[in-house]
Amino acid sequence: MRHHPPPASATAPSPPATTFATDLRFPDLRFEGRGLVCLRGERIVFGNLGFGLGPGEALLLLGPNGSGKSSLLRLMAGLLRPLAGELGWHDGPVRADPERHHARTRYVGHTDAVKPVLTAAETLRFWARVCAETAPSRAALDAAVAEALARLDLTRLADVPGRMLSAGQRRRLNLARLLAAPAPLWLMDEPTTALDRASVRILEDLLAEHRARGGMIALSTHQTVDLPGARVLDLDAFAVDPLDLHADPEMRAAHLAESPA
Ligand SMILES: Nc1ncnc2c1ncn2[C@@H]1O[C@H](COP(=O)(O)OP(=O)(O)OP(=O)(O)O)[C@@H](O)[C@H]1O
Repeated sequence: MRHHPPPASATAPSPPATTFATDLRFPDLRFEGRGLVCLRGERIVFGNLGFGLGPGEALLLLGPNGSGKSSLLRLMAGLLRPLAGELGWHDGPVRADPERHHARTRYVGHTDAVKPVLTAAETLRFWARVCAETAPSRAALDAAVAEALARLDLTRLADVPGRMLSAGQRRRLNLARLLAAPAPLWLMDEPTTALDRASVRILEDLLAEHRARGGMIALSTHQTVDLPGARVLDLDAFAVDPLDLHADPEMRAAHLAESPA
């Protein structure tokens, strides 16, 4: 298997500044993966997987339980390392600048990033401050938090601590984080979990607005989520037969190098 680093572009735009403006537009970015191989435990979950995402594009990750949707999202988020292959932006591989990658991505996983002792407003304030490239003013923070709470119908819960929120309310707060701390690439692992139907519609509106601003989305789901024009990536198509693994000397060598002695 051959691995190609994503091409660098001479006209690459600079990374987006984190901003609280509601008329935010993301610059033209491109994120892609090539020849990706994922090892979990001692099992190759998928191999030779590639994808590309440009401004306004969405990738719908489908496949049965255990096919590797969460693993791929964790690879994309930089929480797992691929056994082989490369993830990169138009202006260079992820591994060359992990900080730039983290500034451009927001990951919504199975566990909600909600601290039990912080109120809903404090949680959003925390994320907005942590993710901002330059210290925002108090007024800008207040405005961003208020707007994010309102969009996810959480205003009346602003002063309620995380430990007292229901599963669906916690999930909505986790999604509000994407508005309070904007970034171009949303990586979402079954984001509709615990959401009622009205909240799923709000989520779909947010996805559409993010794409209209030039944002990118990779989303896994077992439910129906309205993502018009999204490309489907069926993880089942990249399952690796152990016989193929041992027929590929490069993958076999990488596998053996990672396997416990
Ligand atoms: N922490 C881990 N250590 C070892 N193996 C793991 C770990 N997490 C997941 N796996 C394995 O990786 C494979 C892919 O799991 P993953 O969670 O990515 O699948 P999925 O498609 O997201 O599944 P689901 O639809 O059930 O959420 C499975 O075989 C699983 O057993």
